[in-house]
Amino acid sequence: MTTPSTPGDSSLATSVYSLPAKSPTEAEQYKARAANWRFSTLCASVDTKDQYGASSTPIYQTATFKGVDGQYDYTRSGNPTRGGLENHLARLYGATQAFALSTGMTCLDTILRLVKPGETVLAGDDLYGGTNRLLTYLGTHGGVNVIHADTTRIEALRPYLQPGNKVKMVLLESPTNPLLKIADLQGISDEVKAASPNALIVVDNTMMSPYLQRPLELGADIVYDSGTKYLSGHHDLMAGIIAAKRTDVCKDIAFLINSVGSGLAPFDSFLLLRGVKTMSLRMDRQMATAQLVANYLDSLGFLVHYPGLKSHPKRDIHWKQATGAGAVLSFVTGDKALSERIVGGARLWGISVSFGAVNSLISMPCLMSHASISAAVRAERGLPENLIRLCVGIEDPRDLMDDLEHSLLSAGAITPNLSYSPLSHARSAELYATDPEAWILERAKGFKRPSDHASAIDKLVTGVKKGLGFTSATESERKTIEQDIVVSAPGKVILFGEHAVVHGVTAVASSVNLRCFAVQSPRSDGKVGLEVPDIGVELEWDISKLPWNLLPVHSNAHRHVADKDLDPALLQAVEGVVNAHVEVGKTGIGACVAFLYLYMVMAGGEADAPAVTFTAKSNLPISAGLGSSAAYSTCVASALLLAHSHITQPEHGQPRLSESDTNIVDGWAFLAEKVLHGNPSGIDNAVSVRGGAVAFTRSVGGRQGGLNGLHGFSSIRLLLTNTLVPRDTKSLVAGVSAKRLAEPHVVDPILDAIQSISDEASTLLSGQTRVERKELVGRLEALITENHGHLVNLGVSHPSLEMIVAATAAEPFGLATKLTGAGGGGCAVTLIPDDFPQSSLDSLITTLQAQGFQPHLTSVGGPGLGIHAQPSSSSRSSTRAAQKEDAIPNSEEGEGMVVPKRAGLREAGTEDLQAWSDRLGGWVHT
Ligand SMILES: N[C@@H](CCSC[C@H](N)C(=O)O)C(=O)O
Repeated sequence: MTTPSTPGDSSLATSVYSLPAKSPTEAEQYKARAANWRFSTLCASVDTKDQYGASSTPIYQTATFKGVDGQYDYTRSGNPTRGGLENHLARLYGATQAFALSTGMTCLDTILRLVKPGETVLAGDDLYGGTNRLLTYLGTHGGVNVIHADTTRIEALRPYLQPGNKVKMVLLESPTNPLLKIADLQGISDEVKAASPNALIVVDNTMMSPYLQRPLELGADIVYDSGTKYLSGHHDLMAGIIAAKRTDVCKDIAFLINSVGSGLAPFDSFLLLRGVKTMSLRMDRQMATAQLVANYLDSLGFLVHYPGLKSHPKRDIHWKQATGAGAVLSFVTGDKALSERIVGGARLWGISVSFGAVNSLISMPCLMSHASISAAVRAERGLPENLIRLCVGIEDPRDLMDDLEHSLLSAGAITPNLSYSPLSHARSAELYATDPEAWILERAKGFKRPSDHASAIDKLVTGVKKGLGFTSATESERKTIEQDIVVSAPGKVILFGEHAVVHGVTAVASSVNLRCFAVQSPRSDGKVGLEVPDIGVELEWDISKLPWNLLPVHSNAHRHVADKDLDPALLQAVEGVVNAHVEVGKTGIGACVAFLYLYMVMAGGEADAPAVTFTAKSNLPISAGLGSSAAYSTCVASALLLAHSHITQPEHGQPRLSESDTNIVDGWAFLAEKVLHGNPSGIDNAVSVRGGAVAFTRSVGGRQGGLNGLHGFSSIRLLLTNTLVPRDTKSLVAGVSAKRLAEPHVVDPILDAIQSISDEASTLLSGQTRVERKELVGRLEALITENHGHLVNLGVSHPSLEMIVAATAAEPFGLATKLTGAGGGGCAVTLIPDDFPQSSLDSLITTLQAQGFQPHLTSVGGPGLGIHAQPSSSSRSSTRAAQKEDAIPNSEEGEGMVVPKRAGLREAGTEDLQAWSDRLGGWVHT
């Protein structure tokens, strides 16, 4: 058996495949020469010694070696090819000794064997999925205490460094995989060594490779790399490297590798040694392109994680300890389905795990490299499900950009910027040749994200900075509200123009007599609660634990006015908080995110956040196209605005809510709708807030939009029929956008035709014509039929909707029906003429019910947002102390002084909600 080589002399330690042995003086001479070489020279210059003078290291493809006194006896214990590789790597890592193993995970397994049961491993909370998996296994089966903490903040590690915690190992990644967060390697090493001198600092350096970062020079005891990545560079082998300085550690590692047999095979050692020679060359190219890609995505407003970006929150620390930003970056789109479309659309970028090879890769970590971390843990640690990771290779940057841009475009993540005049082909080629960074920024100008976000990362940095000076409100200072706030808002039916409205076409919509009702009640335990029992939401959160540090910065003077756009960083953080509740379904998650997002932004900071419970119930069918989410959004917006006194609490007898308050509520309800639907037109919230009927045109591409009330009609009856087929509004809307992008010649004429329909309907309903009522209804019927045909051509109908269209059109009914809302299921709307006999209506309802549908008779128009009037107009906010003084109990505690409106709402059945609201009385509407 070969004795492990002597640590401390790396050039001799394992490089003894030379037969016969050459003089140590020669090796020493090589070492002395190499001491002054730069990294790329070191990479390319392998200290090859061979009896025949082979200039590349031979493959010793043998299991055994003859004799008893030789350097080698058995390849598990040592092999000349592997030894040559290990020697070479020890120089590159600045290590006493380096070891080549079968994979990066084998390296971690070997290193973790240095930890004994009862000892602690302190690891990051953003880390490679495989690492998390092995640590979890060790924590569950190996008696090792595994703690995950935010390694980007030394102060987050301090509490664990007390001697009682027996920290044996601190395991770091920097940058982390996949969020590219930065840990201060030197700073952490110093603190850990001072507090727990026996603890080992271990760094997974795979994202950087020894070319860019050498943690052993920054206080680390052990560094390991997946050799599969940058070191080999071609994805044609699996390997892992461990490098260490301390001789006792090297000895233990060598012992374990020999005992277990995890050393790298000779052929793979040969391949890896060959790959390493070109590492710096490859990485220079990969990094240069990665920087261009990061700049491009950043200037389009995506939240991009890459330490090469000026806005990276820990850029200074990264550049103190590394000499490059690497070639892996990740970015957030805000929508998982959108990310899937982007990744699925890539052609040159391979959809694959791993990174560091010559070919560029694209992946979604949560579905791929990090899928072994449970969804709940991912959410808890703030790993966005929609995150896309890009691993840049050596291809021509222009081809990579063409492919990426095509994917983004066809997924609908960016749209052409029509006001941009592109550079000529020649000028673009010249710019690329002379100034690639300017070229990429110019290229980005040709596109924009559908919602024109400001640079998200800038806001993130500002938010984090703001958070640094933040002090939590204590329990006694926590604000709440004096008494219950009760609100209600209607759903809507789109009569004409759905889908087209997203593209700037006018839509005509009206409120319906189905509503969402909500009660917001005070609480005194420092929490905020949300109850939407219809969709299984019964949750509460500690106010102090919400991600306040990510709030976008607002001037306090304007906080009552809603932002135009969502803040991606805050949204992502709120999603992280909510996604931890895996028991809640998709609709419930959306309701929570919308509520918490508005709750946080409207408060503007923890100190102003009231402890309340918001309870909502609705008699609107969900996901049926009747604006249930807009009704909910309107209730959330108005209740929160009232809690902050951003709008005026109406008093009994007040005729209506003011126009300015109505507009403020509408702005916030629209923001909530953006959380729920990504890119809504705004018509649903406009109708829910204002009631009645409106013609609505969205501002698109610089064209001025607007909202006109339609007051020239009196009650036109409609039959709303719910197919009970649920559908996904977001993807239906995106589908039409994608169709328009792919086939503008087909879609644009349809949009023009729908515009004409809406124009005529608006005129009819505005009372600007002297058309007889019978003729008016007849013309509306014709428009309904025509509009439905266009929606069918846009591909948004559904067999269930066609059944309703057919049943209502059939004799003896002969009625006009169209789908309403997103289509794909949901509801159909049928116009019921004034003279349509009641017996026929009853018969139609029975027919539809027999087919499994749910018909509901309503009429066009009806009140919008309603706020339950209070007897006094005193301020709605008070501290908990003030609340006690006023002896106003929480209605939940049932102390008898406050009408238990929340309980009443919870107890009311869907059919009784309207009656419950009528009994309350005292409503003031918009
Ligand atoms: N199925 C594999 C996934 C490997 S991911 C490889 C790499 N470290 C990366 O980050 O892409 C597994 O479960 O380990």
